[in-house]
Formats: sequence, structure tokens, C-alpha cells
Amino acid sequence: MSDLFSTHAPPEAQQRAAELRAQLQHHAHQYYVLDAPSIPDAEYDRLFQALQALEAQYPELLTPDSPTQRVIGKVLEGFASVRHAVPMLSIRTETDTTAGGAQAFDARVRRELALAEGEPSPAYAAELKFDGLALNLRYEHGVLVQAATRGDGESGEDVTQNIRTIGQIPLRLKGCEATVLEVRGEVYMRRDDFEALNERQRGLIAAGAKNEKTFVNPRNAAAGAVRQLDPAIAAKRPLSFYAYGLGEVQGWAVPPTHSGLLDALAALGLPVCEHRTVAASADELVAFHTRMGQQRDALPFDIDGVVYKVNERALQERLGFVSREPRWAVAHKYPAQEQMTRLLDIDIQVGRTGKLTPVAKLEPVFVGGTTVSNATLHNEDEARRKDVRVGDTVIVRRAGDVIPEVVGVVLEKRPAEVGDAFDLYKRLSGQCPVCASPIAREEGEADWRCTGGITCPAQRKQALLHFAGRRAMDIEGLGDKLVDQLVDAGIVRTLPDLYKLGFVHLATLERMGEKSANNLVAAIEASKQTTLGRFLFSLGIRHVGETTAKDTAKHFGDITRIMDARLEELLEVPDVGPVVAASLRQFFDQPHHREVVEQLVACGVTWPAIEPQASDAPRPLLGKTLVLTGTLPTLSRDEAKALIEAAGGKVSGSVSKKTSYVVAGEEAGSKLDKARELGIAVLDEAGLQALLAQGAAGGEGGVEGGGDAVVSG
Ligand SMILES: NC(=O)c1ccc[n+]([C@@H]2O[C@H](COP(=O)([O-])OP(=O)(O)OC[C@H]3O[C@@H](n4cnc5c(N)ncnc54)[C@H](O)[C@@H]3O)[C@@H](O)[C@H]2O)c1
Ligand SMILES: [Zn+2]
Repeated sequence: MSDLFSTHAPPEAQQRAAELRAQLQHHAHQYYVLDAPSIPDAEYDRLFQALQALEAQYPELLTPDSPTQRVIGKVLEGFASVRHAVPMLSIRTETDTTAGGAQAFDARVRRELALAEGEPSPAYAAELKFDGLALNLRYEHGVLVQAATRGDGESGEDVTQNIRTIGQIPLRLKGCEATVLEVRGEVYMRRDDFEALNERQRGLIAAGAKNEKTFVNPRNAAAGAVRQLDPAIAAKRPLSFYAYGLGEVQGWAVPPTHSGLLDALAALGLPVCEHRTVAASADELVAFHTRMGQQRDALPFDIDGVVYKVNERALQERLGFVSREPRWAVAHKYPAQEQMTRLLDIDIQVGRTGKLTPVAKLEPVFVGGTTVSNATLHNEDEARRKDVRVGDTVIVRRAGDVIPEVVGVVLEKRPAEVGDAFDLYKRLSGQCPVCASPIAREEGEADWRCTGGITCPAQRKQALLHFAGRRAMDIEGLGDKLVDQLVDAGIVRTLPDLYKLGFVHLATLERMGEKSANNLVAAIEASKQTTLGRFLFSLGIRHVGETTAKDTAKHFGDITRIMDARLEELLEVPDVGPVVAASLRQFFDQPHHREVVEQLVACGVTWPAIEPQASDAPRPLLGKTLVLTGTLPTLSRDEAKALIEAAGGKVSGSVSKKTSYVVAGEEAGSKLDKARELGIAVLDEAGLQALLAQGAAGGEGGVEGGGDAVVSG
């Protein structure tokens, strides 16, 4: 045989093809069957194209089961298998993300249709390529009877139960009597829904949930939800849908163009994406690709490209199919939103609220249209769960305006020498990298935090805003923008600096008029007269809200006593539990915090003295929550409230399981019904007085149970 015809593949090529096939099969299984991709799509596509190129060079290497020849996928155990009446295919992908992608498609179609030079191209329908998974919805006589995934293209999974929970998918079509109408489209998850889902998942994981995980991207989350065996869980994962094509049809006049078909599907009540057009030439396709590329980040969902389809159905039929894809359609991609790169180091950033976030320092990589060299790792648990180590090859995702994140590690690329498992505390030696205050992580919380609060430069702006807030020191006119200006200009660095601000400083600021400067100086001056409760609240101590601050102030009556109080003493304050007490303690254990307090007082911040509540005064309602409803015979609502609070109790506006008693008077309404429903003790005024009297009579200092409560009528 002449060499010219010899297509004998050298053994290296044979081996390489076998390797690629095995790799692709492995990754396809991870992706399609387990919904747990181990490499980014872009990497998969590179392997896929390498195999395609080899097979093109040596056709004898081509096997019928090659991943290039068929749609990969498998029916997940637990789902019934559905045989598709019309196979569900893939589409050819044009990875040239420049104009060339559209031009190549147009040229190919023209060639197939044997169009002469000068003859116009056929019309093309252009739409978005939604990044989700394909779904076949089968309607019989207008009613949804079945929903199936693509599977291997021949058979898919029956996911009807899960799909029924998607509100956007009509269970009955509007005005459609077709015997059979199969609608094909993409089920996807919006980016905001995806972020919220992952946020929830991270919370569950932090709280100790064992079988929960986060999802790498919206596609993966959508696939997981659609193929969730428990429809109740699937229902909690918000999915969306766009229709883009047809499967089997009986008894329905299919419109002659693709654009007409989409209009018809929309008229039947199916969601059809508004971003679409009909293009008359390759140039118009390019324009659509460019325009949508610019809008990509602003869309509420991920797209990985646009799709061009020959618009006329008659022409589509003429063009037909090759193996796994139609000749009349192509997907013209955009730069991938996920890429691999190396993790060089892990930095820790301190947020405005003191939250410590591990940030991956990356070898710069082009992803989602920009070059990324930093990406969030969210928190310690996430970094550990993903087992991210310095030196690893990681997958970075950047989509929309969401900050880039590391979604996983490519374990097969882990070098022999890698860093240790991530340990945030050890990494920082227990100290805030900005202010050296101790860091803390509370039980059930995902994040470590700097406890520096007002003294941490990273938290400065937030601390100032909180301090100036209406319910804190109430400095009118000191808002977001001004705080930014003051801090950025280095005029205010600490809270006491505020009280050293003079007209001169303020007048130098941009956009600050004389009048507003004067007003602000006056507001700052006025804020010096405050209450101890407001002052304590304004320090922004974690977990110390307005009420807790007020209660603590009332209990101790003096700032020094509060700063010196032992944990046990703090726990005596009504409603102060171990978390709040520990937070107060931790705050005042730091000398720089006490200094700030002293400096503020030295600046003239003052409050009226409070008679501290004698800690041995009887407080029979300590720890109890009461709800008042209806009109009491002698006590007004406010009087009853004051008595209850003086006895250590709390008055709440609504009845819940946490309610200890409901005090009901004349014309008590729904709150009384609710109390009965929950089996909560109901008292009348006399019953309330009896409770209050218990302490005065030197009772045990509390009331246990409500068994002997007077039940009002
Ligand atoms: N990361 C991995 O390990 C891994 C493994 C396997 C596959 N993949 C990825 O999966 C993709 C290949 O899968 P594929 O063969 O399903 O091709 P595809 O997903 O790229 O394209 C075909 C699909 O596009 C969808 N689509 C979206 N919008 C459409 C529209 N307007 N009109 C028509 N179809 C539309 C349909 O669901 C259709 O099934 C590649 O992106 C590949 O990178 C990744
Ligand atoms: Zn700090």
C-alpha cells in the first residue's frame, strides 16, 4: 500500500487517544452522573478537542463509543428511564470566541446549501445559550404528563415530580389541544438564587450539618436539584426554565421558522427568553454575539455562549444531522467563567464588620472576561472542605458581578509538595492581621472575626457609622459619604477624634458647605449629652443591641462597673445570656477599648446618673416573657408593662412558644386564641398581680410553671 493512503496511527497517537477517551469518560461521569465536575468545562473542552483533532488526523482511531461520537450521560439509579421519542442531541460548539466563530458557521451553512458567492445567507435565529441542563416536557392535550432529562440522548430520567415544583413551567398550556407536544428547553438556576442557596448551605455546614455541600456553579446546583430523589428538597431549590425547541409533535401545526416557534411557545404560556433576534448575515450574528457578550455580566443567569440556528425549518431539514449534532445550529461560546490556575498563597482580609475572609492569591488567569488574581475562599470551613492548599491547582469561577471564588481543587494535579490543611487561627496566631486584637469564632458561626471593633482600622468606617447612628449617639448629618471622606482623608481615625473635629477641618472637605459644617459641629456637640444605654450601644459591641445596652446600663448604672463586671455579674442582667456576657467581657478585656471609653468621657461625653438597680430587689418575672391583650380592669397597658419590667419580665407583642404567660383582659382577640392553641398559661389582672406579689412576699425569686394560673374567660 502506498504511504499516501496509509492512515496508520503511530502507537503514541493510539495511546494518546485511549488516554483522552478514558479521561473524558471519567470527567463526563463526574459531570453528568454525579453532578460533581472535577475539572472546569474549559479544560474538558480542551481534552475533547484534542481527541477530535486526533480522530480527524487518524480516522481509524475513531470508535463508535468515542465521547466525540455520542452524547454522554446515564440514567441515575432511582429514577425511571424514559425513552425519548425524538433523540435529544447536543450542538456543535464554536470555541473561537471572536467574530470568527460566527463567520465559520455561516460559511459552513453556505457550503452545505451550495450557495453561490453573492447569494444572501439564509436567515438565522440567534438566542442565548443558557447554562443549565436540557429538559423535555411532554404535554398531552395541553397537560404536562412527563418531564425528562437528556441522559445519553436516547433515554433520560423521569424527573416529572421535581419539575412540577418549578412555578414557571405551566402544568397546562394555554389554548393547546395538541395530542402530543414535547417542548424542549433549559432548566437553570438564577445567579442570585444560586448565591442564596450556597449561603444557606454554608450556614448549615457551619452549624454542623453533615450531609450538606455547596455547589460549584448554578448549572451544577440546577442539575443536582432536578436529579434530586427527594422532591421536597428539590422544591426548596429555586429553578427557572426557558423553552427553545421541540421534541415529538402530534396534532399541532409547527410554525415554519424557529423564531415563529419561539413566539408560539411563548403564547402557550411557556417562558421564552426575550434576548433573541433574527440575523440576516454573519455580520449580524457577530453583532448579536458582541452585544450579548457586553450584557452577559448584567444578566441574572449564566450563559456560556449564544446559539445560532438556521431559521427556516425546511432548510433545517435539508441540512440534517451529523452524529450527535444538527448541522443547522451552532453554539458560539464566550470566554469560560471557570478556569484552572495555581494557588500561590492564602491571605486573610478583615471586612468592615470584622469578618475574616480567606482570600486566594492566584497565578493571574483570564476568567469570565477579565484577569483574576484574587478569589474568595469564603471561610475556614469552606477552605477545609474543599481541601485547598497552597501549591494546588484550583478552579476559579467569576460570573456576573459576584466576586471571583475558588470552587474547588483539581486533586489529580496536586504536586508532591503542598501546604498544610488550612487553619485560620494558626495562620494568624490568633490575632487580627490589621489591629492585632484577638480573633474569635462563635459556635454555629461560619466566620472568624476580629474582636477589635471600634479600635480596628479595618472596621473604622462601620464603627463610626454605627456610633453616629440615630439610636446610638445620634449625630445628625454624619452619614456614609462623610464618614468615607473623613476616614479617607485621615481626619478621623478613632471615635474620640470626632469630638476634636472643628469647623476648620470640616470646611476643607469637598462638597461641604459652610452651613452643613456648622450644623455638623453643632450635632457632634449635642451628641455629648446622652444616656449610658445609648453610649454602651454606640460602642458596637458584638451581640449588644439597643435593649441589651439599656438593660445593662440600668443594671449597673455606671460605665466603670460595666467594664469591670465579672461574667457572673453580667449574667445577672435580664436577658443577658452567656454569649452576650462573654462578648461584653471580651470587649472590655482589651485595654484599647477601655482607653477609647475614657477618652470619650474626657472629650465631654456624659449622661445622667442612674440609680443602679439593687441586685437583691425581688425580680419574680426574671426570664419570663409576657404578652398583654385586651383591656385590663384597673391597669393601663403602660402601667402593666412597667410593673412587669420592674419585676424583671419582658413584654412582647406577639404570642409564640417562648411566651410564658398571656395576660388577657376584656375583648382579648386573636392573641388569646393563639395562646390556647399553643397551650400557654393565660392570666387575668388578678393573676398578674399575684405573680408580681410573689417576689414582694419574699418568694423564691421566680415563678416556675403556670399550673395554678388563673385562666380568664
Ligand atoms: N467539567 C467537566 O468535567 C465536564 C464534563 C463533561 C461535560 N462538560 C461540559 O458540558 C458541555 C458539553 O455538554 P453538551 O454536549 O450537553 O453540550 P452543551 O451543553 O455545550 O450544548 C448542548 C446543550 O445546550 C443547551 N442549550 C442551552 N441553550 C440552548 C438554546 N438556546 N438552544 C439549544 N440548546 C441550548 C441544551 O441543553 C443542549 O443540550 C461542555 O460545556 C463541557 O465543557 C464538562
Ligand atoms: Zn482588627
